[in-house]
Amino acid sequence: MHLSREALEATLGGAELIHDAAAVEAAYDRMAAEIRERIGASDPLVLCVMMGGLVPTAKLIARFDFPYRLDYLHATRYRGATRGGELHWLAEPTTPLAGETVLVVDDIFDEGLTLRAIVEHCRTAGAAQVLTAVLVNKRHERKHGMRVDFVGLDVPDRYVFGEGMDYQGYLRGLGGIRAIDGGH
Ligand SMILES: O=P(O)(O)OC[C@H]1O[C@H](OP(=O)(O)OP(=O)(O)O)[C@H](O)[C@@H]1O
Ligand code: HPA
Repeated sequence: MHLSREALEATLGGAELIHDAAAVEAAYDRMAAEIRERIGASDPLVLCVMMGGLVPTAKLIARFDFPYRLDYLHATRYRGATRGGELHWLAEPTTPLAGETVLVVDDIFDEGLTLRAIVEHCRTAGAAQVLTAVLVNKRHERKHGMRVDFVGLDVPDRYVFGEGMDYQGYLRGLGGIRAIDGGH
C-alpha cells in the first residue's frame, strides 16, 4: 500500500520520540563492544534478518574491528501490519552454517517468535554456536521463551519504528526510535 507524504508527516507528528539518534548510536557502540568481547576471536558469520535487520546490521558491522563474514536471511511475520501472524521464510542463508559461530542480527525482539524460529533453523543446520543481537527489546510479558544475547535498548509496549523498523513499509531509515499507539 502507498502512503502519501502528508499521511507520513501526520504519523510522525503524532509519534513520540522514545530514543533519539544519539542514544541509539551509543547503544550500537556498547553492543559492538560486547559482541567483540564474546565472539570477536571466533570469525563469526553475521546473519542479517531482512528487512528490519538491515540498518542495525550495517551500524554494527561498521563498528566491528575483527574478522567476520556477512550473509542474510528473510523471514517475516508482520508483512507491513502492526500485529504479527505466521512466520514466512522468504530466503534462507546461502552460506553453509555447519560449524559456524553465527550472530543473528535483527531490529526488534517483540514476541520472540521470529528469532526463536531463526535460532532453531541455524541449530538444525549445524551451527556450532548461535548468538542473537537486537537493537530493541519491547517490554511486555508475551515473550515466547528465549533470551537475546545482545540488546541495545528497551522500548515500551507500543508500535515503534525507525532504525530499520517500518511504519506500514515506510520510515525504516529514520534515525532514532519513535512510538505510536495501537498495535503491539
Ligand atoms: O519478535 P516478533 O514478535 O516475532 O517480531 C519481531 C520481528 O518482526 C519484524 O519483522 P517483520 O515480520 O515485520 O518483517 P520486516 O523485518 O520486513 O519488517 C522484526 O523485524 C522482527 O524480525
Ligand atoms: O513495534 C514494532 N515495530 C516494527 N516492527 C515490529 N515487529 C514487531 N514489532 C514491531
